[in-house]
Amino acid sequence: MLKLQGIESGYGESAVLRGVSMVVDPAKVVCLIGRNGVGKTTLMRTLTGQLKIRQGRMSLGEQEVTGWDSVKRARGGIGYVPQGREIFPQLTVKENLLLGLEPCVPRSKVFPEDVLALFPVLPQMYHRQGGDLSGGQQQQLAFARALASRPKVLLLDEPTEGIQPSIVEEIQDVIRGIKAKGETSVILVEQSIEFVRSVADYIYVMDKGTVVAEGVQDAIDMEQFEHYLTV
Ligand SMILES: Nc1ncnc2c1ncn2[C@@H]1O[C@H](COP(=O)(O)OP(=O)(O)OP(=O)(O)O)[C@@H](O)[C@H]1O
Repeated sequence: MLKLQGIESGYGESAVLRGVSMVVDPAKVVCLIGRNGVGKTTLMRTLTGQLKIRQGRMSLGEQEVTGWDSVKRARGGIGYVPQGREIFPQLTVKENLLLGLEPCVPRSKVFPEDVLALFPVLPQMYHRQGGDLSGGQQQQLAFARALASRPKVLLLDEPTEGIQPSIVEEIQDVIRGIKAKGETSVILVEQSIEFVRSVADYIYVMDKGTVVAEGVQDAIDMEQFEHYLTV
């Protein structure tokens, strides 16, 4: 279980997160929604350790990880697919995948077959350059790379951004597949209410750097949540 208590962080003088508290249970899909600029990506970067926690506490299972840097957090079980995916365009699909093994403890050089099985399209493309893949294929590559080290929590920042609607369903299936394996919780930042509706177990709504609403998803809740997304 990932637990955040009163997290504050930001950039230089500017405070962005103002006391975020959240719980993510094992093997659940938790969606984070809110208007542009409310701090969702900042929260992702704070969870990975790219940004320091200035106040508050973060724990993963029984382990307090508040002071851990990004390398330690990755080894400890935080996987990340950033907005824009950050595939290395000049490296092959296989090389991109193997980079995902970096955080493995103990070290491994073999990509796990059961993780690859979630992405049947990838083995056919091993020798193509990452930059030659479509947006949807790159997204699958980024997911697979982040899952290589079997993270306890996978952070996905707007995975459907710039993806054709026909491919969005494939991404939903992958998220369901991750959940079904039961090893990894997912925290998903997402703008599309439809997408959230299709995968979320639990929803947190952010506004102005803090959580303003939360709950299990059902039709009535979603109407309330949509209010926070309309400008
Ligand atoms: N590198 C940075 N340096 C300084 N301020 C930043 C930086 N990145 C983001 N911010 C500011 O932090 C605030 C929160 O931004 P953040 O990207 O976390 O929001 P968001 O909810 O993810 O929005 P979006 O949906 O547009 O990605 C904004 O006011 C933004 O201008």
